[in-house]
Amino acid sequence: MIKIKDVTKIYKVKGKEIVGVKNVSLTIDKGEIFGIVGYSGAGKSSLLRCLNLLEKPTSGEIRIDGIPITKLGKKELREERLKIGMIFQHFYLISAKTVFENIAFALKAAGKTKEEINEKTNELLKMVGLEEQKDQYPSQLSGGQKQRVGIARALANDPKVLLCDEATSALDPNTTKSILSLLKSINKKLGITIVLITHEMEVVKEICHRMAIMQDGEIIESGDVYNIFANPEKELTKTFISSVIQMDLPEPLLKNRKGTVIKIQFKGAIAEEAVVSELFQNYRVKGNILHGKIEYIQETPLGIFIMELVGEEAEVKRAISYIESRIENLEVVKQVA
Ligand SMILES: Nc1ncnc2c1ncn2[C@@H]1O[C@H](COP(=O)(O)OP(=O)(O)OP(=O)(O)O)[C@@H](O)[C@H]1O
Repeated sequence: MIKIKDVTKIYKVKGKEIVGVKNVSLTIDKGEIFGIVGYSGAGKSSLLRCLNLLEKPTSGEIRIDGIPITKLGKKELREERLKIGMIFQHFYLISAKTVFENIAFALKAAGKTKEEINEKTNELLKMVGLEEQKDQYPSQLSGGQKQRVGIARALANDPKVLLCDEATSALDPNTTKSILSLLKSINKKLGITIVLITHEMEVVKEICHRMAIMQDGEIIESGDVYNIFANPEKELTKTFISSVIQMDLPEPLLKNRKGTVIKIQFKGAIAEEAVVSELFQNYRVKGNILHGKIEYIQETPLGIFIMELVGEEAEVKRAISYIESRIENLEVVKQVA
């Protein structure tokens, strides 16, 4: 478990103070995939650098599995660092070494024997699907393959935590998917805790269990990914979500509507139930579906329907009460007088 308590990081540049991270408190559970999202300058990298022990917070404490990493001496810090793996947007492979040597290098640095290095490197090559490329050099690899080497190298010393710094930002959408699915399977297989920072909400939607949104060094919202997608509170969170899920109806479609326009959000299993067809069977209202979509946040459905109800006022009200009784998230987008 990673426990971040009241962490603040202030940089001093030419006598001026720049806030990187401001009073961040966060608990990341063992074995979960946690995403930290924010625009450039939000403080994601600063927080990650505090986690990987490259930066010391100005104040506050970080504990990994109970060990206060912010208080360790140089030697202990070196040992603790081996328990944290890291992958980067630009891979940082050694160009003069082969795929095998790039991975083996991390084991050599940790003082492993030749046999141990051979065995572990081959095991890692298999895990990331690069057995056939083991003798190739980084320049001969695609971006996705380079990141697979990066992942294998990060896992070489069996870390407890894997930190991912915009790990898929330099990759195309298909390659991104394959790297995310590799990270997901590694998390399942090894039970390793993964913390990733990204500006891409798609990444969080694909693989994270929980997430936090950062703005101006602070965490403005955090929680379960599904719940945040279903009920975002802050404007910035809504903006991030709208980059992957279209929740609202375009304004021109809302104009000139004669009926009552409602937006219904179905959560979980209910998304697949026939609430809408039951509505038309049981109430004397006509409905035009203006927009309908079911999104999957990992395996759980999140459905959004926007429709216009036309009928006698009292019957429309009864129909709306019925929907309210069946699902918790109903919004009347436009009520006609
Ligand atoms: N080494 C540094 N020295 C001075 N200021 C820094 C340093 N690193 C980060 N900052 C400042 O701290 C703030 C947070 O930056 P940070 O890089 O952590 O954000 P970020 O969300 O990771 O953005 P990006 O994705 O662009 O890296 C910014 O104002 C930045 O200029």
